[in-house]
Amino acid sequence: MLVIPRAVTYVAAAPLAFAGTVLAGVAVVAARVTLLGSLALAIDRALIQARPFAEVTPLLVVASAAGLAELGIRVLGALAAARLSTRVLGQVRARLVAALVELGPGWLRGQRAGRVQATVGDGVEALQGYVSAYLPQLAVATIAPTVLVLLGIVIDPPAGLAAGIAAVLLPLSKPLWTRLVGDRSRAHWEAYATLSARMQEALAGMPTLRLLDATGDRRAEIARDTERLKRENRSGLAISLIAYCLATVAVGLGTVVVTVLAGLGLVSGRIGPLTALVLVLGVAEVFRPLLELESFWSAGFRGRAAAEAIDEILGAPRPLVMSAGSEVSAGSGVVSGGCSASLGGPAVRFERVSFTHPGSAAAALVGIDLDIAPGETLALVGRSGAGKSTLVHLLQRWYDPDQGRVLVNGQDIATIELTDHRHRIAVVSQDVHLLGSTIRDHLLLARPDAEDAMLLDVLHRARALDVVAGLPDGIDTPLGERGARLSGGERQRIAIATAFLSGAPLLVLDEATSALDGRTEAAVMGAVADLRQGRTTLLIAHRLSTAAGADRIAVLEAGRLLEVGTPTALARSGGRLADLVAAQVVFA
Ligand SMILES: Nc1ncnc2c1ncn2[C@@H]1O[C@H](COP(=O)(O)OP(=O)(O)OP(=O)(O)O)[C@@H](O)[C@H]1O
Repeated sequence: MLVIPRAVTYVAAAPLAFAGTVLAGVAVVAARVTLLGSLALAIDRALIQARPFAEVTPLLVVASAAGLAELGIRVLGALAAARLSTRVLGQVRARLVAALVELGPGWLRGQRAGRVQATVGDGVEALQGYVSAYLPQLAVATIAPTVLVLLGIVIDPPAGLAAGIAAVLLPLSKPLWTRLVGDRSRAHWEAYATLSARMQEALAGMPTLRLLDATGDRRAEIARDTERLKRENRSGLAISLIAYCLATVAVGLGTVVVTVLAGLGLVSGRIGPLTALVLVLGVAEVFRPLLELESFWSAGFRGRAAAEAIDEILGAPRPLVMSAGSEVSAGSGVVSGGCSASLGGPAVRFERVSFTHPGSAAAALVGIDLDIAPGETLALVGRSGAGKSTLVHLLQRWYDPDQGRVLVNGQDIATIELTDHRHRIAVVSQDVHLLGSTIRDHLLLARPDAEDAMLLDVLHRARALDVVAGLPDGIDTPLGERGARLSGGERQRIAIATAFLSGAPLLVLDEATSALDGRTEAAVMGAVADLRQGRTTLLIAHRLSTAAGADRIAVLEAGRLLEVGTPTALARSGGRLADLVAAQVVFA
């Protein structure tokens, strides 16, 4: 059986629809048994007992009504199944989104993005046939044959037992089969998800591939992945065919044995003609649900593998542990709800903070002790991999420190309600992704009730009015995937406008490493300088000029804090900062 434990929790999302689908399946069997039973009685009365036609007619009416009822029940069953899959898929999608939000960008960074997308997209779709066809039919194929075999045993024990043995032969052969099928369905999904991830990476990285002249290599890899998927498809098809053949042989043998036993019973006088007829006609109904289950095998095969991939995301250990005492912070400048930050911004303190990324051997941060005063701008500098991003990710609470605490206005951020905490941080990073299809959509994420005048005001303060003016429909111009229609400098200014609009008093600035043209550079720098006013700012600096404009600089190396001080003091001290500048490894 292609069942995994999590599948039970999926159908629990729509218990009534699941029960309705199963009930409809069982009712179809009942309708068919009624039809065949009435026909057997009609044949017995008309041909064997030679009763008048009037005595046969009601039985034919019952048989016809049962046939019509079967049609109606099938329609109702299909409606229940559609409802079941809509509810389950909707809920699984919602749970996946919630899980991905909880797992956070830190977890996503360690994953292959294309695989996660394949699971969230096609994986969820693959569940459709699994939950709405395979799982309900599995229940029907358990309930209906059991009841019919018991009835058969009551009617004629030898024939009933023979049908029962044939019906259980199939499931009995399953344990070994299930393992084989389980392995193959996993391998099939692996092949599919790898190909899907590779295709998405190739599309996303097309400019780099062309630049490196590596499109040929990537094509060869994709051809190899396609071949592997084809092999897995073939082996899945072979298993499916073998399963169907085995089922058909078991059913055929069972039918022959029951028919022979009914014939022998009739000849020996053990049973009458009516019982023999009922047995011969009814035996097909014992096996029909089992054969229908086999016909949903493919849906089960794909759905089981997808369910396992979904399970991996839903069951992944969460990087954050929400403490029972998590609370909404009071009086600490939580989202001001306007366009201006609370005066001065909050104080930030890293207290003996150590952190190692999950799965990483080396610590990213070791014993960091760092205070940032309200309204201060602190620049973080250090070689690539020194731990600058990790430090700001801990402030944003992508992760909790392994040791130590991060405090905002004296309050451990682990005890603050996560959404409140994140609402008071604005991030302007070098790879800004514009969400939503237009600039307006993106801005409104920060403040859904903002009116046009407010939007124009923040765009003005972000030196972004000329960006909007250059677009055919202004802030309502479609921007393409992640704002691809805008240049890097334009996207940064939109991000600055968003930060103004959010009113968040804590600012994380990840300075762009790529150079902008002179005018854009000046516009971005001016907008950033305005944005920093009245906010506490943590700045990942890549340029001497930027770091020099901060109130203080903190130098990180291999996860340790080497020195902190004003730019002038550090430059004069001839310490690590001076070394890094001299070696030109910090600043591009
Ligand atoms: N998601 C992750 N999983 C495992 N290790 C990680 C992860 N993110 C960062 N690291 C490791 O943690 C260390 C610090 O990385 P971090 O990104 O904080 O450095 P950085 O100073 O910001 O570097 P850069 O300037 O290149 O962005 C590095 O050794 C890095 O390899």
